[in-house]
Amino acid sequence: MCKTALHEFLHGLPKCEHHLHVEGSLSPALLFQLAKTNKITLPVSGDSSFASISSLQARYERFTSLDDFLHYYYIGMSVLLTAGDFESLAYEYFSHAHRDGVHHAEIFFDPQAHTSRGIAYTTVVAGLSAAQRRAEADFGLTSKLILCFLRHLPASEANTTYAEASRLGHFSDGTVAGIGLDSSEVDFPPELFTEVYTSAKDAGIRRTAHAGEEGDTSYIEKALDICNVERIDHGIRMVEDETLLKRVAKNKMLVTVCPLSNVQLKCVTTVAELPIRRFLDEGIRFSINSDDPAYFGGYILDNYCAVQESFELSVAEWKYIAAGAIEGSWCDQARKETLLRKVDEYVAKYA
Ligand SMILES: Nc1ncnc2[nH]cnc12
Ligand SMILES: [Zn+2]
Repeated sequence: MCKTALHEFLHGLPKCEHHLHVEGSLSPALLFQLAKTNKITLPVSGDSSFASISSLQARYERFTSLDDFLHYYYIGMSVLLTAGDFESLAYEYFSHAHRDGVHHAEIFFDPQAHTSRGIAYTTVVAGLSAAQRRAEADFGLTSKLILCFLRHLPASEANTTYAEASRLGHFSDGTVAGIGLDSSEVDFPPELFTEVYTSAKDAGIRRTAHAGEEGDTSYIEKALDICNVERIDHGIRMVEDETLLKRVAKNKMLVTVCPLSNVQLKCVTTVAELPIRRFLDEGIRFSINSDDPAYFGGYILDNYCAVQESFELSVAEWKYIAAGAIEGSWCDQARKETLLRKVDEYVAKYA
């Protein structure tokens, strides 16, 4: 198949996205619009990046590390105030994901980044849930929310956020599907959050964590051994430890890879450096995701195409990736079977 035909194939291939920070889908256009509506003054002194949409976009092309990006990410989300703002944000993401061929999305949100600014947890969740309902009604796109704890903040604050979501019944009624761990990785290892992860495990709540993005393999090991995660976000550094790689493959644990993010944040120099071929050879189950698409120059389809350009995968290998992404999702079995059937029918047309 020629390059154009393969991109067309990737466009129509039924996709699941599992690694998407909804706050990272805040486009510069929506950021400036909400800043104006909500009368938020963006910090222009000392950093002219916020002077205009184009200067901000230009700055996004020069991130030097995860922390350099996070600086802009946290300022950006300060324009989100009302449930309507969160709904607009998430609906804009779902619309783009639908256009890219996403059928099921499991999206991260960072409640502490909002409650610390005086925005109620319930405001955030009300807006995101409304967008989820609209996306399912309008596009048939199903979705889940994953509540992330910010690892640069004290673990006691993660416990407080977890307690609020639990008290509201958000884990038991399905409003929130699971927990995650994000923000600055190095110096904030997963074991700092043992207490909240143990409570979640005891309560039967799904668990994932960012590990092995900038941090070494010990972050992945600790996430597995101490936090009992069922999924690993990024995890690209697991190839540095053969035993770990085999363990993740054997347990059919989903690894959520984010190619363009890893390049933009200088975790790798090029997409070709990512362990995609190694993951396929070892039988690792993984999905391909956009992480923070408004900041990293591409949504999910751009990430699929970037992988294709570097690795020239076959239709059979893409079918393996699409099926693995469905099997590693946290939706119910009936939904998984529907999606697996869609992949089978779609790929059959290209056989
Ligand atoms: N790539 C990433 N790593 C850690 N925390 C994040 N928050 C948003 N994007 C992130
Ligand atoms: Zn991430």
